[in-house]
Order: sequence, then C-alpha cells, then structure tokens
Amino acid sequence: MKESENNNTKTIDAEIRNLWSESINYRDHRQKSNDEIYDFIIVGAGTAGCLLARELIYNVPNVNILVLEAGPPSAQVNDMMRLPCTFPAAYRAKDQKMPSITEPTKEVLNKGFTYPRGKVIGGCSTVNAMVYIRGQKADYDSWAAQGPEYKIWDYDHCLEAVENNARENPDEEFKKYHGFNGLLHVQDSPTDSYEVTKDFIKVANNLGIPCNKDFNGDRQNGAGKYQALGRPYGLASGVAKIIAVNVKSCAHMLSIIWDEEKEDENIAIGVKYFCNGGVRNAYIAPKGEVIICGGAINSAQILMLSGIGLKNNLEANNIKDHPLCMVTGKISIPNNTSQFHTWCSGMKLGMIYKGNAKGKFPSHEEFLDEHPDIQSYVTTIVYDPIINEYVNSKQCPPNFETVTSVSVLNPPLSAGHLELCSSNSFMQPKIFLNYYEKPEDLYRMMSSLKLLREILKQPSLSTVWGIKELGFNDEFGKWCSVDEEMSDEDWERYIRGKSYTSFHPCGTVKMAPESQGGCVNHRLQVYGTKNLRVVDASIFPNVSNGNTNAPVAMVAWRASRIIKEEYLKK
Ligand SMILES: Cc1cc2nc3c(=O)[nH]c(=O)nc-3n(C[C@H](O)[C@H](O)[C@H](O)COP(=O)(O)OP(=O)(O)OC[C@H]3O[C@@H](n4cnc5c(N)ncnc54)[C@H](O)[C@@H]3O)c2cc1C
Repeated sequence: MKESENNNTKTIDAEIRNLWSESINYRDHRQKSNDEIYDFIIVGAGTAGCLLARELIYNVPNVNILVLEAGPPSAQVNDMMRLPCTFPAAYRAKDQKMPSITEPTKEVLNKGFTYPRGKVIGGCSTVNAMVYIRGQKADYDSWAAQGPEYKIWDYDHCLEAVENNARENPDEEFKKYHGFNGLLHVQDSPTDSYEVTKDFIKVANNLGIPCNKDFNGDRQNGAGKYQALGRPYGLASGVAKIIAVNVKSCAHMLSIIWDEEKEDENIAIGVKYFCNGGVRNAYIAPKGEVIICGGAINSAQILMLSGIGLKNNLEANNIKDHPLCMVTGKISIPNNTSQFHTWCSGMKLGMIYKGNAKGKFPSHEEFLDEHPDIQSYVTTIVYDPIINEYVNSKQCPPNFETVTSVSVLNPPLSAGHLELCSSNSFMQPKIFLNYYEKPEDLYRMMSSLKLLREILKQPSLSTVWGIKELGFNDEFGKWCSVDEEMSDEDWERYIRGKSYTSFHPCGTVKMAPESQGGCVNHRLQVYGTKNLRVVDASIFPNVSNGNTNAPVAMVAWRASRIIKEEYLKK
C-alpha cells in the first residue's frame, strides 16, 4: 500500500473510532439501565425495513434506530442464495380441497407447495426476480378512495417518489411516468434476450397483442420487455449514519413488550427478541415507536401472537397473492445455445392483457383493454414441476431445451387466510391461499393458458424452433380427455395441479377503516394500540396489478415521511 493511501486509511479508521465512541457515549447518556433504548425499533430488515431505516436516519435528526433481522447478514449468505429465486426461508402453502367450479358435484384439490421468503438482511428483495411492474393507477387510487385522509396514498403521491430510473435518454412521455431521483434503482433489462423468447413476443404481436415499450407508462397492456429492479438495497452509505442504526442479524423478535401499568391502552414500549443464544429486551425512548416490517406472513403472525384487540380482524382478514400457472414447449430443432437454463435467460420479456372471464381464448378487445389482469412471462427456465423433475434426472439428454410461458393472475378475487399453529413465534403460521375459489379467477387463468398454448403452435416457434408443447397428453401429463382437446374440467385439474405462487403475498394487516376490517389506519398505526405501526406488504388494502417490491418500497418511503412528521411534532 502506498504511504498516502495508508495515511488516508488511518484517518478514516480514526474517524470511525471517534464517531463510534461518540455514539456509545450518547447512548450511555440516554440509558438509565442495562436495557437498550432506541428512538425507533424496526423489526425485519426486508424491502420495507431497510428502506424505512435508511429514510428515517437520513431525515430525522439525532435519532438512533435498532433494526432486528431474524436472518443472517447478506454477506454471510452463500452464493447459491444470491441467485434470484433461491429460497432461504421456505414456508408451506397447505393442500386445500374445495368444490370444483366446472363440475360442482366433485371435489378438487389445490396442491400445496413450498412458499419461499427471503429470511436475510434485504428480505425478499435479496432473492427476487427483479421484474419491475408497479401496478395500475387504479390500484393506488382505490387505496386512496377509502376516505379523505387516505388521499396521501393515491397514485400521484406515490410511486414516482421512490423510483430512480436509469433509462438512457428518456423521452418526454417516459419522464411523465417515472421518477429519477429515488432510492429504488430501475433499469432496462439487458438486450441479450434469447431469440426463442423474442420470437414468442413477435408471435404474440402477430396474434393482435400490441407492442408496449413501457409497462409502467400510460397503458399497461401489450407485449415487450419488462424493466428490472436493481439490487442490492443499502441501509446507509455514510459512516456516521451507520453508527446511528444498530442492525442486528440473526435477531428474532419474540413479542411486543406492553406497558403493564396501562394494560388497557396497549402501549408498546419495546420488544423482546432472541439473539446470540439469549433473550433480550429493547425499549423505545419516550417519543419512539415499534415498527413491524416482518413481511406479509410474519407481521400478521407477530400481531396475532401479541393477542391484542385486533385478533378478530386479523383472523378474518385476507392474504392476497398472485397465483401463476404455465405451459411449456420443447425446442426440437438442434441448437448450440447450451445456456438455456441459466437464470439470465428468464423473465425479461412478456405481455399483459385481459383474460376472458368465461375461460375463452382472449378476444382482440381483451388484448387492447386498458385494465388488463394477466401478466405473462416467457422464459427458458423450466417452471413445470413434473418437467423440472425430468430435467434434473439422469434420463434427460443434455440437449433438452424448453421455453415456458407463465401467466400470473393480476389480481385474483379469491383470498386466503393465515392460521397460527403455535404460540411459539419460531413456528410458521399455516398458509391457506384459496387459489381459484372464485370462478372468475379460474376462467381468466384458463383463458390465458389457452392463448399461451396457441402461441407455442404458431410459426416461427413451431417451424424455426420445432417447438412441441409438453405436459398435456404425453409422458409429462395426461390432462386432455380427448386427443389434444382440453375440456373445462381438464383445464381446472391442470390449473389446480400446477399453480404456484408468484411470491406476492400481501394484505394480511390491511390498511383500511376499522369498520371495513382494517388493522392499521391510513398512518399505518395498529388500531387499539399506541406506539405501534406496521410498514410492509401486509398493509396493502388490495394486491397491486403487478409485482410487489416497488409498491412495498413506496409504502416504506411514505411511512418514513409520516413518522418523521409525527416525531418532530411530539
Ligand atoms: C423468490 C421471490 C421472487 C420475487 N420476485 C419479485 C420481482 O421480480 N419483482 C418484484 O417487484 N417483487 C418480487 N418479489 C416480491 C418482493 O420481493 C416482496 O413483495 C417484497 O420484498 C416484500 O417486502 P417486505 O418488506 O414486505 O417483506 P420481506 O422482504 O419479506 O422482509 C421481511 C423481513 O422480516 C424478517 N422477519 C420476519 N419475522 C421476523 C421476526 N420475528 N424478527 C425479526 N425479523 C423478522 C424476515 O426475515 C425478512 O427479512 C419476489 C419475492 C420472492 C420471495
């Protein structure tokens, strides 16, 4: 190391030491006992928790913050988990039997599956697929329509605030719908999409789905390339700021500590958590608050376990998620694109349109409808569980290449629920998703899969790539009752047997008036409590018509402004 660099490092080290000891003195001065005291205790360092901590520390002067994260720091996470869509915290969505929609005298099974969440600093943003579709104006305007005080949540107040779009030379139209100075990095996907996926989009265009160059622009429908989220999130970049945020990883919050002297008022004064083999208490300072950012499953669980007055609403409350289902085609024309199964081949291209509510092939009007409800991706990753098993077996030849198109129901009418299975907060709650309980959900999904199946049969996919559909009436599945034809009953079995989550649970601690089943008010304060807020995907009044990471970031950004305003007034 050169001498000048060496001196520089020493100065920075000294600066860090000074700042550190200043912060310890400050903390000691405030602490009257051995318990830890903070202005804000944030539980969960996922998308919301990280962004909220970052915004509070930069915007509210002289506060100290504790962030508790049940998972490890992302630096300790192995390379496997760094890949998008590898699943560090797998929960399980339960098997569910329900009456068939197409044959009401029969019972059908929604097959359960592993339900991944990111348990790590960064939460699900660490493992997500990075697709950036932030939803329709109408989604957020419906949040705002719940009362005059909910106006702060309308579209115009929301998403542009957090976005930092890196599109080069954006035109005036693009600038109208995007932010360029926020924290959430968004970029165009690289241009190296595989030819077969590009051809899929060309075929979709030929069938009448228009091109769309910006799915987050004035209209959502069409076919084209999705923009992608950048990663990773940072809690803070300045040394002084980092010192004021105490981030504890592998620190699992056990329960809220309530003020026992005012038992009836449900005043949160701190949290109990498990860390380094022991149980600890952390308390909030007089103006402080506890902010739960545990994500849609765990925030609801934490509140249910705390057993306060909102129990009834929570149990009645819904978990909303976007179900997905897929069709797969085998690429038969030999090629030497041996990287087909790598991650980067996925999720860059797709289309958005309206599914037919009676299960028919979507009409031209449905392709042009400006309130679409199906988001499809095309990828060379295998999604179908049965085909995937084959791909990973010894029987699978090395040149076995596929293209898959996945449809996501955006948003479903059906809603599920969570159930506590233990008072132990380490035990995951039971997840019942209730996919396709409402007939329209099933029929819209059926309609979109009919379209995807048809696309696979069109030239150039059938000619240049020799694509043959897989999994309908072959060794991977016997779903057709007659030859290639699928009856509605066949489709129902197919869809229920193969559906999976698109990882977007939300709505379990809904922001809504209490009389409408809400658990938090428009300022995200938990009804019937003091000093307690929830800030994450669980507060969504309804699931947005797109991916959820950006809306969660928006919720955290908005919450930071609300919290700052109230803190400075106290
Ligand atoms: C595999 C996958 C792919 C995805 N792909 C996309 C995509 O392409 N585009 C998109 O927009 N969205 C995507 N999403 C969804 C998006 O990432 C989530 O909606 C978003 O990250 C949720 O943020 P959150 O803050 O609500 O919760 P999370 O990010 O889940 O954060 C919650 C955090 O709280 C911690 N926690 C929970 N309980 C406790 C406790 N008791 N004590 C301490 N800590 C606790 C958890 O460990 C976790 O780190 C994907 C999600 C997954 C899982």
